[in-house]
Amino acid sequence: MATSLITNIKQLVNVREQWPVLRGKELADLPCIHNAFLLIEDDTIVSYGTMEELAKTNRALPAETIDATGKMVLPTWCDSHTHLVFAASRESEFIDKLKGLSYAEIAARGGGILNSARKLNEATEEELFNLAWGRLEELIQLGTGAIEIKSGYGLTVEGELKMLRVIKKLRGRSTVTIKATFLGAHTYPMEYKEDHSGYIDLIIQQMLPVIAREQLADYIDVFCETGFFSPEETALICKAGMQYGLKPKIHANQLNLSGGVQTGIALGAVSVDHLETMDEPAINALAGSSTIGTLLPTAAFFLRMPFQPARALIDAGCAIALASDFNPGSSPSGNMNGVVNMSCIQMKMLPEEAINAATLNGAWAMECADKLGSISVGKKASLILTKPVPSLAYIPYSFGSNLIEKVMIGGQWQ
Ligand SMILES: N=CN[C@@H](CCC(=O)O)C(=O)O
Ligand SMILES: [Zn+2]
Repeated sequence: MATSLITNIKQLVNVREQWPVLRGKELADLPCIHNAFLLIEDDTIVSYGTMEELAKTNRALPAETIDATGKMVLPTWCDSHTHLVFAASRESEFIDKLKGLSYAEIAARGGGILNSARKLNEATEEELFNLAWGRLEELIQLGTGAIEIKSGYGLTVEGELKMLRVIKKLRGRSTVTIKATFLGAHTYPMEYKEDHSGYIDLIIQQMLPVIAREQLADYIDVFCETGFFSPEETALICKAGMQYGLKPKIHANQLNLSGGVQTGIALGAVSVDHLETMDEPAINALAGSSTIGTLLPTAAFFLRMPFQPARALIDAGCAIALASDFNPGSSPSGNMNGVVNMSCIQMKMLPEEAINAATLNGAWAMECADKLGSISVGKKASLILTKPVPSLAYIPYSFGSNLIEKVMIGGQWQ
């Protein structure tokens, strides 16, 4: 049995015997142990406590002991919303945006998601895998230990299945926890612009049965947005997915008050994601539900949109998570350290709230909180060891610095 001990940890962060989804005020409570030790056997956390407690146990120290004097240990980030599999970057649209075009205008010209779909359909499964693998490796070094990945750049039967098979292969090869989401309803392909029911039929009749048969997805997602999928279309597609055991996670209220939040809640969605455009009824509906609101601040930042109203959501008692939305169009970064930092600076989340939302609630938003998202006995030893830092608040405060010394995934230093 491989045993590792980390000693003299300045602060062991998010230590919990129980790990409920956190809502409202609970998000500000981030339990920590100062001057701590953490013991790992194989891939699992088996014990933790203060250094005084360790001294009292007279435990023989294992061969691998790491002295973390001045450093902190956190659970790895749980990034519950990404589009990690894509064929090419879209910086020419970035320039178009700098010159004044809006995201919706670029999409209306056949850019945006359709641009990514064209390139994805030209790429081989192997090329897509290699690109996504490289991105995943980079994210692991940045502290991500669990990630949700969506399809949605195929928009054809072959393209969507190709994306989902790439995600399945990533899941088979990586030690990081990966959840797969089918997002065939990301936008209408050009040839179905005037034939919405034709494309919805394609999703329901031709994509979903294969996805279910090959066990290619855990969740079903729809971009519920003006000019994309209506609340009625969203409900129809999600219900079809639910027949195959896929739970909804919805793109909601990004550009408009789309009704996506209420639609997702009515469907019992695991999460409704984006939430840049919220009004009181949407906030209250979310607060009164068990659906998690996943905020994607780097997408708001990149598209120069108003940030998600995190404070109003927390004050209303919502359960919120933070995710990167990594994709080539609206958030070309999967760096969760940046997400945490931006959540504090731009959405006025407290460091404790942001860390909880990016770890435990992120794990809940992809249903892996039994294994990840906190430092708890029996959970997977996926950890961030920081460089020496003066305080917890220094982590979001010191934006731009890489404060991660190393990352452990399932008991293995990366
Ligand atoms: N909003 C819809 N989908 C993605 C963006 C996709 C793209 O622009 O390629 C998002 O979550 O931001
Ligand atoms: Zn997205």
